Amino acid sequence: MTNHTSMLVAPSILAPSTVNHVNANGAALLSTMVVALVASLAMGLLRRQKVGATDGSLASIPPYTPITYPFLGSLQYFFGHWDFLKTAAEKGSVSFHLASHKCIALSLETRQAFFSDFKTDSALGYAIMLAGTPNLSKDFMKAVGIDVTLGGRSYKYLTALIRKERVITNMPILYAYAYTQMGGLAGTTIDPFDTFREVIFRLTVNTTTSLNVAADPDACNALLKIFHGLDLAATPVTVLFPWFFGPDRMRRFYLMKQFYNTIRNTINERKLKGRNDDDPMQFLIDEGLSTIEITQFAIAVLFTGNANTAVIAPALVCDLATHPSYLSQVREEIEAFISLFNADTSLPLKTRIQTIAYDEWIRPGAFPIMERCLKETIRLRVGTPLHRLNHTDKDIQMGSVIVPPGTIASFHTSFVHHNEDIFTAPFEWDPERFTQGREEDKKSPMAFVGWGVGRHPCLGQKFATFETFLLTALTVMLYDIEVVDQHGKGLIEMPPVDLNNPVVSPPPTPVHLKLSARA
Ligand code: HEM
Repeated sequence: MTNHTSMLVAPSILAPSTVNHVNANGAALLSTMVVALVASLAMGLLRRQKVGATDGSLASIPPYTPITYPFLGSLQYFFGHWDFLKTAAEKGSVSFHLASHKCIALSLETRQAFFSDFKTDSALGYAIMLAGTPNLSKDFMKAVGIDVTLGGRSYKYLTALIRKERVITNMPILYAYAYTQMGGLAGTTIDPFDTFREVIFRLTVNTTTSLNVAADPDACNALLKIFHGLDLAATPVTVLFPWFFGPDRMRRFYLMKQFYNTIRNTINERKLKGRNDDDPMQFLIDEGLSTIEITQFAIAVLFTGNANTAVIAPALVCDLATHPSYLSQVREEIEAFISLFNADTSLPLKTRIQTIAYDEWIRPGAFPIMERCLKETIRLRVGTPLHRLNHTDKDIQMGSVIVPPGTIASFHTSFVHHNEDIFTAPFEWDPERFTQGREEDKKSPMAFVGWGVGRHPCLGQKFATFETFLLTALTVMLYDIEVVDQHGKGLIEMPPVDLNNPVVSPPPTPVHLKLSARA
């Protein structure tokens, strides 16, 4: 699926690179700053610079960034998330705006307060910054069909659906889907970011949405296409002007309706044919959710459940393929693991793995080497902004920063993950950095935030780990693998990671995997 950045239109008049803009001098910059200052005053962003915090310290609304355009605000954000947030918040947190959205770019020092905060809303922060969901009022959101109260309840349902006891009962189906996709590929060259996305999506649909939809590959691919369309229609315009019912928003409405129709038809079919108690959809129906609520839940969960895993799992395989010594160590580790359950190597892999229980895959220490390889792939590749919305009517304090009502606070994970004061050679893939003696992630608090920390840890970590280890095992045990470019030319290293995307994204240049039968 395309990442958001690839579909951004970058009008050259409005969007010089951030660096150029920061270095610009003279009248243009001065006038920009003056107008921005006036605009920000008008928006009330600078309404109180210093307020007394409950702990006696002085907390304040951060100063307004000079990296901005009149009225529209810091459009530079859209053309390079890290370039903008890093430059803007390098010396301390700053305020900025994106049309009517009030925002704060948080600096490295504010991260503990950001991750520990429980008063702001993360789901709404993402909804606004990624998809252009209106942040006007709760009533308005309800009017356009977004029930803000489902946010909190969704986590309860998701947690129930991916709990161990439930997933265990589904293992034969999950194995079958994974094997159907990954088997029989010897002699082919695949785009792993497409192939893995399809299978991960199917596993997620099966586990969180509906067994019937997952059983039908065409229905699954149709839903995946809707997500792709939603992704393409989430443009800076939909973020900046959520009230503008332009072509992109119309398209998003149309796609949501299509998604809704699929869910409604599945529910109606079920009513005709009788109930299926083991199904996630039946679980949601029994919990009293309406068709529209199930649709909202499914869209949110399929997005969250797929977005990161569908990039991280194939990236791990590519990172292993470009580091042959790790690839062979991980192969040995997987072989030893499988042999614990079925040591007969003459049997097909499919048969050998199918008795392995879910919790064995996620048992801490089951794959010491693969675990640190995964952690390193996540550290290197999760370089994106995280968001929180103050959806209350009171100021919220994050350390020395005051986040006023209606303001979105964003922290970019690269402040820690790609910080050379914390991680040696941060752009190199080096799983040894986590081993005893080095333990670079323990050098400073909240240095590794790849699974979330504090108040918002990832709810899907175990399920995502299972999916990633299963697909990695199938790929590296069935095939000899080589990373190649789109022309089939071997690559000895992965393209540099692009930190300017709004979400975790595939590499900026195409990467393929050449698969041959293992000797
Ligand atoms: C390799 C795959 C994954 C990675 C790297 C990952 C990473 C993260 C991170 C960094 C956060 C914290 C975000 C923040 O602080 O704003 C998070 C939160 C979350 N993740 Fe994951 N995630 C992955 C897979 C999944 C899956 C498969 C699911 C669900 C099936 C899931 C569900 C969630 C949810 C619901 C939250 C929000 C928790 C909250 O706000 O309290 N994630 N994840």
